[in-house]
Amino acid sequence: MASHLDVRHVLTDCPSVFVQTPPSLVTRTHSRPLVTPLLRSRQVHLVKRQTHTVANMPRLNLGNINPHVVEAKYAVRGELAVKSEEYRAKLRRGETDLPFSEVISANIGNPQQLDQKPITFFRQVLSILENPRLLDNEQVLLDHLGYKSDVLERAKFLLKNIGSVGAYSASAGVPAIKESVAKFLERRDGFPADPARIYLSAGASSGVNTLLHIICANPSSGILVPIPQYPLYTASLSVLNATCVPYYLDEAASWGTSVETIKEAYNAAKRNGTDVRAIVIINPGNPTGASLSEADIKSVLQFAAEENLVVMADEVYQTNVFIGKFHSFRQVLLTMQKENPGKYDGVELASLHSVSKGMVGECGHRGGYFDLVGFKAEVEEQIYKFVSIMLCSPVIGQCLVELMVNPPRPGDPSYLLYEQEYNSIFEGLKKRATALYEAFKEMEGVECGEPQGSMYLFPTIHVPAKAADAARAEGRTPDEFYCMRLLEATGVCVVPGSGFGQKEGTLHFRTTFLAPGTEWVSSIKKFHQEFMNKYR
Ligand SMILES: Cc1ncc(COP(=O)(O)O)c(C=O)c1O
Repeated sequence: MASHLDVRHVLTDCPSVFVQTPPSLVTRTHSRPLVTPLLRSRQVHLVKRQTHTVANMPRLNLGNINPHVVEAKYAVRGELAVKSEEYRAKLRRGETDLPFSEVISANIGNPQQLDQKPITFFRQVLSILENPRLLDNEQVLLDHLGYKSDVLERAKFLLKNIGSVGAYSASAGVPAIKESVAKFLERRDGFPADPARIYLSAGASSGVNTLLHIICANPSSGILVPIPQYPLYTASLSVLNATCVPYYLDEAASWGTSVETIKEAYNAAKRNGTDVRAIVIINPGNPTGASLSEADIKSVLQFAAEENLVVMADEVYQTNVFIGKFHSFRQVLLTMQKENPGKYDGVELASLHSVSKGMVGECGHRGGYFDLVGFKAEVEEQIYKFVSIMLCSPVIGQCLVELMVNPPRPGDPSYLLYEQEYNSIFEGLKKRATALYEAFKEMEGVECGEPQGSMYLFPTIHVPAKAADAARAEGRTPDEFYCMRLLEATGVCVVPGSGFGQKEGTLHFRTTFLAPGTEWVSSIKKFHQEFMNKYR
């Protein structure tokens, strides 16, 4: 007789078992008058089966997996992005009940998803690396497929050094590629670089992950992070259960970095017992696009030297600069060291770069590197061990790093096409950024600084009080509410400012300016006007 209760217990406690149970039996087990000896024996059988199923219930649930992963927030691929993918799937199935015919993923800097064309030289070399047999017919490549001789030479050079892209490389990357990166750093910064201090990574993300794993020792380890920021930093610190020490960028000063603000954040964290160990700088910024001046970089490095902080310079947007000039942290630090012998020798600097952004835009290939200055050998040994645990970064991505840092030069057979493609991507991005900026200028309650760089605009929005009330009723922040309505009405997916952090009382959203055409910009304008009218 107990079997009946057992079944109910099983059914109510374990929704997944409920789902698996045939509906006919579920009804009967809950319906006492219908219990017959035959049914009872089926119930006993069911209980046995269910008990067995309970024993084999998935071991993991939201309540018992790593809580730090559950806590981590990563808005650029959050609820809005998921919903936009559902809409995209609907449109692909030919469903016509949406008020738009295309989804525009303006939520993430994913250039080739938004029609940016890969640079021909890069892809021609990669094609040979993936299929070295193409070299059996060099003349066909040269005469009929438009490959130039430097493409073949570069592919041969890389093949000689990597063997096969299907093989693991050395843990920190192919030595010859690290040498190319070192030469690039020397050309860019005017100071020689040591290939042994360069680690090739699966995009900058895996470099950030490695460095934060090494730097953060326990929950009181603190990292200064700019706000607004690319949420890789806050999310990774959540996962590591370490402390994020936010410092705010100054919107009124074109999202400038103020060392005074950094000091205040640092001192407050120290007073609270946080062991602040490092500072992250995103230069040029995401989502702000702002580049730090040389003077600002100097003052950050000066502060880092005074307070013994590791500097993590995220420089993935170093070629996406429209206003100002990119100065690398490495170049500024090495100049300071040269001009002030001994004074800045203790500064530990990690600089990161990637094939994902700039005019390369090969984010799906997962290539990047970080370069270290001033780290102790014993710490580098642990970094090396950490990257070894993942074996190596994707070898084809490493090859793209080589191509990015060592592109065709003037006089090389592929140079003209390379230069033309590169410039046309740069100009296209600038043109679209400006068009979007002009549109924002005309929108009521929207304030936006001139596009400075990276791939984003981050306008402030002022929404009517009624919209804020409606957002509250939905359990959303007003910027989330605005972005959700925008997606539903236009198919344009942007990210609320809360996903990057913003000063209390301010609202923003971030959009990339990668999408081609201007129709989507007009649809944002139209939506905005209707939204304001509705909630005014
Ligand atoms: C500032 C910043 N850093 C790092 C990354 C990660 O880039 P990836 O891992 O593709 O190199 C991104 C990606 O958008 C970014 O914006």
